[in-house]
Amino acid sequence: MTDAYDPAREGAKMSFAEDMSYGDYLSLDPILGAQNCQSDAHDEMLFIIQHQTSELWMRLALHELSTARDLLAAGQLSAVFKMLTRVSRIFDQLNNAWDVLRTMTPSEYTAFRDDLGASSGFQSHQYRLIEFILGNRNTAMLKVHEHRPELHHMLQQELGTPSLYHVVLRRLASQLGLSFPDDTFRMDQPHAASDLVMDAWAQIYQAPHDNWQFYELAEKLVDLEDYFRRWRFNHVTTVERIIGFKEGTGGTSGVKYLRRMLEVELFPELWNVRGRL
Ligand code: HEM
Ligand SMILES: N[C@@H](CC(=O)c1ccccc1NC=O)C(=O)O
Repeated sequence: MTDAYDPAREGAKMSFAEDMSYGDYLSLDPILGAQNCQSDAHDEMLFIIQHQTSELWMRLALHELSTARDLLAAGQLSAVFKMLTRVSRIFDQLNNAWDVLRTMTPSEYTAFRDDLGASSGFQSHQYRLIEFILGNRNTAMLKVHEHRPELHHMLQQELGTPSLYHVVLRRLASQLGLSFPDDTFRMDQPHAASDLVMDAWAQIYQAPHDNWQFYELAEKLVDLEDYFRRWRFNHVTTVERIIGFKEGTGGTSGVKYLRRMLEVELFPELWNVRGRL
């Protein structure tokens, strides 16, 4: 008689022939069967899993951002704060994940880089959707998705919807009894900094207690952009460390292109207003 622990004796359910198990619920078979390495290189598994997990976190970020936008339009700010905080935490998670990928050296990456063909993160439709929902909109980015009509359609639909920041600005204007001109809300290009919008944020920051929820909302957005910028910075630094200034597999200039993307400002007035306070 062994005294090894027997979970069945304590009532743990041990048979799942008829019931939904852990793996069933989480669809682990398709997920854990989807690491389709193109080479025999040891590090390709790391590369694939790093991207797949990033895409899963991006999926959650999109889920939170689109609900946050709906709730914002309905004026439910407290729930929006929770969701925006969660998205910042997701970016923090993605930022920390670079430490795992950074263990791959140029020699190890070179062993399978050619097998990636022309594929590149540049073609991540979820990353593009996050950018679009936050307001960094560029119609030129749609073309690489033409071969996948359902993804192309999703991106196009997003471009036809006001961005999260647009919805924030609509509420801000109504809170302060202002009206921003129509060209503040261009849906098919990046949001351009506006003095009127900066004046409105200045009002909020100069007297936080008068409109505390908008003050809190502004800081949640700054937080989110701060984490997003760190993601871009970690990406470009990792890329330089691994491929230097080589052209990207996606056909861009690589690090040069990614450095240019560091200049993107999602909520420019929220950064500009700081110099006015
Ligand atoms: C060895 C690691 C990596 C290298 C060498 C690398 C390299 C590059 C390069 C050169 C580009 C520019 C586009 C091109 O011409 O290919 C790019 C874009 C991109 N990469 Fe990576 N990358 C790496 C890891 C990652 C990871 C882990 C993610 C996470 C999902 C990612 C997501 C993206 C995205 C979203 C873009 C588009 C950025 C934009 O358009 O602003 N990359 N990457
Ligand atoms: N653009 C990268 C390749 C790359 O990183 C990549 C390739 C396929 C799927 C995701 C990727 N990640 C980010 O771009 C390169 O030029 O080496």
